[in-house]
Amino acid sequence: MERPTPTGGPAFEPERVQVFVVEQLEADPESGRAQLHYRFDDGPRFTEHLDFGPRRVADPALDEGFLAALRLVHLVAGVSYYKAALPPVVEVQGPALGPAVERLAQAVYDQGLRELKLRNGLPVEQAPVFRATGGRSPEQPGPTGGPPPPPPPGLGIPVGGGKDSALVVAALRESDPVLLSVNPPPAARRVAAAAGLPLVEIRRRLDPELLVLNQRGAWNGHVPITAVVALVAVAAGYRLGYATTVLALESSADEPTRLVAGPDGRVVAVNHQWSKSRELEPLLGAALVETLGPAVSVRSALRAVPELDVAAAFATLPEYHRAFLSCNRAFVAGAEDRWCGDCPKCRFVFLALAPNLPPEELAGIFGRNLLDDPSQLAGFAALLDPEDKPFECVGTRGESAAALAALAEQPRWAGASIVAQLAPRARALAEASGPWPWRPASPEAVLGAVREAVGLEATGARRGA
Ligand SMILES: CC(=O)N[C@H]1[C@@H](OP(=O)(O)OP(=O)(O)OC[C@H]2O[C@@H](n3ccc(=O)[nH]c3=O)[C@H](O)[C@@H]2O)O[C@H](CO)[C@@H](O)[C@@H]1O[C@H](C)C(=O)N[C@@H](C)C(=O)N[C@@H](CCC(=O)O)C(=O)O
Ligand SMILES: Nc1ncnc2c1ncn2[C@@H]1O[C@H](COP(=O)(O)OP(=O)(O)OP(=O)(O)O)[C@@H](O)[C@H]1O
Repeated sequence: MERPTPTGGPAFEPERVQVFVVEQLEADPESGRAQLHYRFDDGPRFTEHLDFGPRRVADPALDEGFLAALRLVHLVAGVSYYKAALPPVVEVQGPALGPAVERLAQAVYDQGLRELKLRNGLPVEQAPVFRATGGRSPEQPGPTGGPPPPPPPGLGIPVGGGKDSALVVAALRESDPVLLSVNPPPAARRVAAAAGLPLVEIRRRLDPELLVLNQRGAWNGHVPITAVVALVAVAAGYRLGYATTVLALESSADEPTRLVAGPDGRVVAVNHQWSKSRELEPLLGAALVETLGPAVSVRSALRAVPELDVAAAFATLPEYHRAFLSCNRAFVAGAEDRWCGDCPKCRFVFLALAPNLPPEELAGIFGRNLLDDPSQLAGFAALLDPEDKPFECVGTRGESAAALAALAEQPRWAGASIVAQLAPRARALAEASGPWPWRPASPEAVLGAVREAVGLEATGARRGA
């Protein structure tokens, strides 16, 4: 008997699917449009559309690299559709994958989906086997040898609209970076405008069939989206004229959201932010070298900077304060362009900025003082709790604790109800796991660290627009 579904259609039974097929890639370097085709062995088929817009660098010699980068996008972006059934085999129609590309794909399709598997009650470790249908890889050096010609040196900064990429933009704006955004939210446009730089808008459209399948019983949950965005930005570099993609990935992304027991008693980390973590970085780097050569890279500009230092530096850039928006609920299709004021991301960003700004100013940005709202106690407490840390892009538990403990020492914040209630617990946790006592790095040091991370001299970092 068929399972009923919310749409009334036939149920989709993920367990019946055995193979996910990464089919052909259609791409037109002239227009910048690409179609990424996929299917399950018994259907349905999916097509994801990408539109990079017009070229800024009209050099046909770069098309080869653009297409090679798009093949990586095709492979990694397939994770959105693969996740609907999580079958044991991924068949790639085309040449054998290089070893580094295969390692990247395996990690993305396994580690990148651990949150989804945990939250759906599935075994968290489950890497599919990748098999290619055959032929020589276009990326394997042929008789003429060598990787495709790289784009010109230069920096491309993907802008999500949050404080992290806004800080990176502020630190690097004098170096003439290209700012780009995938399906830009209004906040990304505002951040670019605050920096006085144009924003290149790249369009990505998921196959609507995926949403239908979700209604019919497909597995659904978080996907390693930053890995997809990073590779789209690498491909865009061949059209926009930069070889270095600069992401705003911070050290707190390395803290697992949960530690769970694996089948053999091992501890397995499940990290909502896995595709922003130091674990993915070398896998991505090696796959880029193997496919595109050593001149093309992705850098994590905030890796050496703790979230509280990111926030302290961002607090000194008022021209971005009415531009940025880090609330992920605002980025869901059809949502309002504002801080919802009641989600883990709003709470963490408010908390991280609070030691550096007066309550009235922060309440002006967020619409209200979240730390003086007793109904948010459980939400703030969860930021400190290893069993309850939200599956969201929030700082480490130690950072949340240090921020709360620091606020208790500031007369302007000490009386706020959440601070008063959580400060003793927070102080104990901060003292035990640090950073405590917390002393923010100077904004100049943070902006300098960003510049150094992308190979520029730290000195001369200019702040603001
Ligand atoms: C905006 C957001 O947070 N969306 C997450 C949410 O999805 P929801 O159903 O509420 O709305 P949509 O984002 O419109 O997604 C509709 C469906 O499409 C699937 N999907 C979306 C994008 C994609 O690239 N592939 C997809 O398959 C999605 O699963 C929905 O079924 O909940 C979803 C389930 O947990 C999340 O997958 C959605 O997250 C988006 C992929 C997203 O862009 N999220 C970023 C804001 C985000 O979480 N960034 C991370 C970065 C860490 C990382 O790279 O993993 C962060 O801020 O922590
Ligand atoms: N739609 C997008 N287009 C381009 N880049 C994006 C997009 N969404 C996220 N990114 C980039 O992916 C990386 C991780 O995103 P993340 O949400 O952590 O950062 P953010 O938006 O800069 O800041 P915050 O953490 O405050 O929201 C960042 O470098 C961000 O700029």
